[in-house]
Amino acid sequence: MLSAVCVGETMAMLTPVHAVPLHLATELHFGVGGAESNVAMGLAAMGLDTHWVSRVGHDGFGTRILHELQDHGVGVSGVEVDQSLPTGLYVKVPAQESDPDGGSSVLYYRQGSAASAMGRDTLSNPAVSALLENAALIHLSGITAALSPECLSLLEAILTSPRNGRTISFDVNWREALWAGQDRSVLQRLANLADVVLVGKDEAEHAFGTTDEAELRHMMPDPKVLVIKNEAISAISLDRSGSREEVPALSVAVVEPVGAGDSFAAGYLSGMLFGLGQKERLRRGHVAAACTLTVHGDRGPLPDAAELAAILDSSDDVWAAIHVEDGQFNTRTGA
Ligand SMILES: Nc1ncnc2c1ncn2[C@@H]1O[C@H](COP(=O)(O)OP(=O)(O)O)[C@@H](O)[C@H]1O
Ligand SMILES: O=C(O)C(=O)C[C@H](O)[C@H](O)COP(=O)(O)O
Repeated sequence: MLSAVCVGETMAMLTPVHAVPLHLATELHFGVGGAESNVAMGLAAMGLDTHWVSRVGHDGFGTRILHELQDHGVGVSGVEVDQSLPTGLYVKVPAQESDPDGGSSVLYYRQGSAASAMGRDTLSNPAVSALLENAALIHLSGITAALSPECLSLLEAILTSPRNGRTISFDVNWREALWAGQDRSVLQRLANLADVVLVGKDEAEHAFGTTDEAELRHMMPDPKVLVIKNEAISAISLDRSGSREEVPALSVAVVEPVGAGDSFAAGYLSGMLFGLGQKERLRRGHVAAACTLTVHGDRGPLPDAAELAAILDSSDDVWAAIHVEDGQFNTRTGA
């Protein structure tokens, strides 16, 4: 079976149970959060043999993360348990009435974490090198580049390795808080070493200074495919051969946006591994993202196989009439 390997940090995630200022919170929900492991769980849910390469601390947070990944069918033989450094942690602070933008924010406690100490030496772990060698897809993200110089050199080593039939995907995953005072131009260099690049329009503005499709392609000429996501509007794939595909996003009653980008990546990349065309890949991305948008938390369950196939095979008119609410895909009347 085709296998996928996702590489990156996953943290313990604490979220105040009630939307109050953090210092007034009395209960915190304990979950798990990490972009690349979200993609790994998404790919496993699509039926692919999937593995996660990372490092966690020898602590309860690390154990919880390993269990979560295993429970979702993701292999963890490529995860090292660091005996001295801790598992990274982050706190999701909900939107406050006092915040004029109404947005939620994130506090990271990941500097000096076990995963941020990953580097080129991670590749000399025989379990890791075997996984990467046998992978049809290796998925990376720009988050790793910002974690430490060692993590950046790990990305560079993977991205410059001979492909031998493998595809390397790179989600830009802009994280403002991680890039303060750092040279963001490395993201363009890394993206140009990848085969498939995914970026949101909002992220592109921060990472590359433009949201213009042609300018972005000009800045990233090397990847075979550049996928540009435009939230509720559409997602576009630009092939190096010059072909362009645009698929409108689904109508979704959004509960919480976190994790939608990772789910989109899992949907798109699963379609690629199944040998589907660009339109089908983009549709899979939208469907997986919609499932996550309608739940709290980083991932929502997919429809069963028969319903998924019907949604993916629907005509453009039916696709345009689909509305997703509470994880249910309904076709609005009139289509
Ligand atoms: N409001 C929305 N309505 C419908 N789909 C959405 C909406 N927001 C996001 N999506 C879906 O989620 C995908 C990823 O969105 P994006 O904003 O790029 O995520 P992230 O910022 O988490 O990376 C989009 O391509 C689309 O499929
Ligand atoms: O911020 C980080 O470093 C994380 O990895 C934690 C988050 O759970 C995912 O990144 C969600 O990602 P989106 O799909 O882009 O919403």
